[in-house]
Amino acid sequence: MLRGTARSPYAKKPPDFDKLAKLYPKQLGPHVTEQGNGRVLIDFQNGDACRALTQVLLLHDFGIHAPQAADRLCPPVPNRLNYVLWVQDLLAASLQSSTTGTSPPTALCEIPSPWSAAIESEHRSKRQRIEDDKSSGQPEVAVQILDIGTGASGIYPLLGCALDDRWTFTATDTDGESLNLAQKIVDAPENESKRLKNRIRYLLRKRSDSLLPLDHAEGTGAAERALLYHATMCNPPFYTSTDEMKESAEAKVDMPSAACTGTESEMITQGGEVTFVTRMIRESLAPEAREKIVWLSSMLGKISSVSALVKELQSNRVSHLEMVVSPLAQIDQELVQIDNYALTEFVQGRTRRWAIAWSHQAYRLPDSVARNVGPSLRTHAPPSNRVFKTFEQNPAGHKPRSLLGKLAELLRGTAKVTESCGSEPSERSSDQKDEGDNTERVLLDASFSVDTWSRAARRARERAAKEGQSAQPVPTSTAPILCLRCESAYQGASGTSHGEAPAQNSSERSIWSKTEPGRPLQQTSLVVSITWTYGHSRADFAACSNSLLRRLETSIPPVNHTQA
Ligand SMILES: C[S@@+](CC[C@H](N)C(=O)[O-])C[C@H]1O[C@@H](n2cnc3c(N)ncnc32)[C@H](O)[C@@H]1O
Repeated sequence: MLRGTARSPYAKKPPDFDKLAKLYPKQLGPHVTEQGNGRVLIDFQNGDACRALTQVLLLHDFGIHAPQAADRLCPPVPNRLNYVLWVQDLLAASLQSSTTGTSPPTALCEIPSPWSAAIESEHRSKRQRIEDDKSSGQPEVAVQILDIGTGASGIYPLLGCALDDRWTFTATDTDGESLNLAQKIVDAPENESKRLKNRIRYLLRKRSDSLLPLDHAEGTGAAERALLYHATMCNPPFYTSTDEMKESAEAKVDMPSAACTGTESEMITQGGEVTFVTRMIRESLAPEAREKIVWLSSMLGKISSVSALVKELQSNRVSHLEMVVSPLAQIDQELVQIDNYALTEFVQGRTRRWAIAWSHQAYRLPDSVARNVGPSLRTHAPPSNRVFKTFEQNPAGHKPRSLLGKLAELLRGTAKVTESCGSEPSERSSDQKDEGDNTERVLLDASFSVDTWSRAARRARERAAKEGQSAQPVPTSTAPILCLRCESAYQGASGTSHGEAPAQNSSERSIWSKTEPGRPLQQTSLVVSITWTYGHSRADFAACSNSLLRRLETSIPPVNHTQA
């Protein structure tokens, strides 16, 4: 599965203005000009042209009729879509609630197939499946998203609902007129088939209200009551003042190529986007928010905001927990530091944006989702959630499956093991020729309900074995405290090719290797990687995964290099 923005239809090339102008001559025709070289361009400095393009893209690529108001911010579709796709990644990578106490964990929200011209028919068949589920009495899974500051187009609810039938939105704004305009789009008869009315709910907020409307929970099912939002989204006003906005426009730093059609309240907020998102971070420390929201996130318009907000996440904040101790009410204090966060960068043409997400829950993201930033932001990215070992040369003929088989043996009696995806071909670029078995990639999930990896736990097991006691069965029905995804693949098929960004602080060590660092690896080299998918303690992840890789290393006879 391609990650995030790679699934966008605009990832490789911008929209074809010539084709669109021919298909939608009334809307787009007046705004395109043909260059001498045959290229057709749109004047992004012209507000009418920007609005016409957004309207046409929403209709052509998402089937949504959404007239754009002249006196409100007009959202560029490719950029906003990038953010929605990243939120899809956050949810797809998060594993199902441990609150049910059961495993195996399954994806919270699988991503629909990659974008294609056939997306509409695919959605139709998915809608049919949902209808079938309903008639068979199975509950429809609703993914609940909160959009803070949705704007006059309600762009995230529109894109989110068009991309995934299960997504539903609560969307807030302080601008009543913007919400009226957004509601009109939802109510438009042309959009009836999208069922937007049942899935998008707009909430007018006062500036003094909290940004996270926790008191507006909807839903009657137990799952909905237990969880308020799977994810929150936001694109806050990013300027601190009109002067800053003017300076930025003059310097053409933040909006180099598009006409700025936003009102002051859309573009400016006291303290700028850092203050706005800091408010969200602090509100998210409330016990109810920590429990009932899986991922909180915000898009950012300034690169400098990224480091300021990471600092805010990492600083110890005091969360006030009101504990009623009869007969007196007592305020207890708890220090909270948010170590579970993700950064990404969206590049669309000449425009660059960033996004940050954080969670108080135990779902852990793959590096390709959490650490997807360029070198200038690497130091602010969260630590890697992946460790791996490379088994070079491999003349003994190990296969990914046999190495994972060894790992499964080592895990026996200590964790619940599920071969989650079986064997599947890894993603390869189309120019890679078929290398038969070399593309094999196997996965297994290990879910631990108790500490079985620490030295103390291992000693206790060894003592019991010496004394002839049979090992205590590992409880598998209780909530997991640590989940790992183990993967083995041939070097060319794993490493970076299935989407993992090269992990900066991964503990990578090559065993059996007599090669110089940096030397290209043989195609037959094998990689075993362990990715942290669930758990609150990074120390547990490090101790458990390193111990597993160490034990795997010693359980496999070293290679005789003379045979190679
Ligand atoms: C930059 S616009 C983003 C609009 C849209 N979400 C987008 O991405 O194009 C910021 C929005 O936040 C809204 N807003 C400002 N303060 C707010 C608050 N305290 N609560 C909710 N919305 C707020 C503004 O009215 C505006 O619509």
